[in-house]
Amino acid sequence: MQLKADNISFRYNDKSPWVLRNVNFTVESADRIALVGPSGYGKSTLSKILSGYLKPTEGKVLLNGELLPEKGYCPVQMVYQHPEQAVNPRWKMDKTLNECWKPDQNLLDSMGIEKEWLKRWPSELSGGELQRFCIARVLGPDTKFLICDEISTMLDVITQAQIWQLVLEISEERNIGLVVVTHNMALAEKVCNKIVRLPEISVQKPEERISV
Ligand SMILES: Nc1ncnc2c1ncn2[C@@H]1O[C@H](COP(=O)(O)OP(=O)(O)OP(=O)(O)O)[C@@H](O)[C@H]1O
Repeated sequence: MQLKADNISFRYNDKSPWVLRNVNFTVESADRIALVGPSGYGKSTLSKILSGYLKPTEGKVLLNGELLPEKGYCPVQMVYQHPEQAVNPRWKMDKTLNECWKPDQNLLDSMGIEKEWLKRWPSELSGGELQRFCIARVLGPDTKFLICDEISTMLDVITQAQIWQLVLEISEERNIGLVVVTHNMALAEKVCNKIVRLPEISVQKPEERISV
């Protein structure tokens, strides 16, 4: 499968500066692409556009040549940097986990999710435990691409290594294409087979970033 950012431009409103200008970028199922670039260049914004959370101001996101579905399960899923901000604090973990689809016990075991955690509130889990839920819940059978926006930045090195091993194993087994947003070049080189620098896929000139 192919996920394509087709000439995407984006601004948060018509008075704010362009965050992304004419971005062209293609991900194939076998790709594990690191998306790197200076702070503020729009990596998180592009991640949200690729996974359908934001609509591009201009251009389109195409999945095998078609627009992302407006309804139902989106085959492009995103995992955020801060898992505690990505879950409903009023839901216990079993409800969060099963909101869109029902992960089976095999997946929970391979993600290292303990049965007892399902009965807890998000505030009763560590960042690493919570991030395991956030990853498991986006691995529905229809997930074809996974956009990981700094998913391990807040975790200790052992948890980081465990989480990346799981993500890589599952994405390889299920032929899920990966986009990995990171500032960590060592991680990018270890986890990814291609590095894309955001300034190089956008035609925006530096002066356009600071003026309207
Ligand atoms: N909701 C928003 N409303 C208005 N502007 C925003 C919003 N979110 C982000 N921005 C602006 O868009 C620009 C790009 O932000 P974004 O978070 O996509 O960059 P980034 O490359 O991911 O940065 P970092 O590496 O620091 O996480 C920044 O100038 C930011 O201030």
